[in-house]
Amino acid sequence: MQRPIIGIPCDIKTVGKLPFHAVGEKYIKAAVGGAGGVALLIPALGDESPIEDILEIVDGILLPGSLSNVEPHRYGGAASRPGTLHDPARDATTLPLIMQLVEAGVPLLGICRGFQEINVAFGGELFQHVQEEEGKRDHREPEVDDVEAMYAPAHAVRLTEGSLMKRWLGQEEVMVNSLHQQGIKRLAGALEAEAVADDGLVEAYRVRDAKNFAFAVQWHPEWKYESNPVSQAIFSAFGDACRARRARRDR
Ligand SMILES: N[C@@H](CCC(=O)NCCCC(=O)O)C(=O)O
Repeated sequence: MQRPIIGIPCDIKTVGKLPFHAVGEKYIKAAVGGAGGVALLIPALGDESPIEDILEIVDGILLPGSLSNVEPHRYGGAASRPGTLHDPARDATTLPLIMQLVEAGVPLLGICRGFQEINVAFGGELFQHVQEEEGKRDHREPEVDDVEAMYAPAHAVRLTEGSLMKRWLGQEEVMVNSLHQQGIKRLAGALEAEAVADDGLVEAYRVRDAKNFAFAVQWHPEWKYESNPVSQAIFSAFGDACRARRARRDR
């Protein structure tokens, strides 16, 4: 059987004076090495994105993290503070894509910004600065130059009863890294929490009653996925779902 095709939506990055469509290398490597797929980068064309054609081609979609924030008007939030990085082309590409791919039963894995996007696509709301909310910890990365320290395990998350993660791992809690300041303010009704931080912030969820694998995490399992059993469980479950779809398409 041929490897499943895993679509990864791009960010818009300015290089020199021109826009480029880009995805961080660690997401591509995890889609290939962790999930066993062929990575296909999906440009952020917004309204011009051929969603139905994309869904015909792919066996799964990985929504990667990004420094940019989902624009608050997408979830009824107050305007962002001056200087906040946005990527309206990515929002306009991923938010409609998410609803259609879940409806079509295409496997979905969301990471960090991708996790936040799925919640917004399903009608949930985000905090813009989690660390300023009463009782919440600071979920941002440490201010250091060393990337190893930035992506190092930062706090525990408790796995919920009946969660996929508890079934995969047989554990009550796991340690995760933490590099975000947006976060789940209100989890959309169609989503079921899988893991929760000690301050109550939802850190992983699945789409309840989804036709296929539809799961997302606030942390970065793609970072050194090959040496992290939690990451391996996530990418292996996602890869299995993508392979099953590939096998059905090949029949
Ligand atoms: N901007 C959002 C999302 C954070 C996020 O996805 N960070 C990724 C950082 C770069 C990377 O590792 O790809 C927020 O701040 O919550």
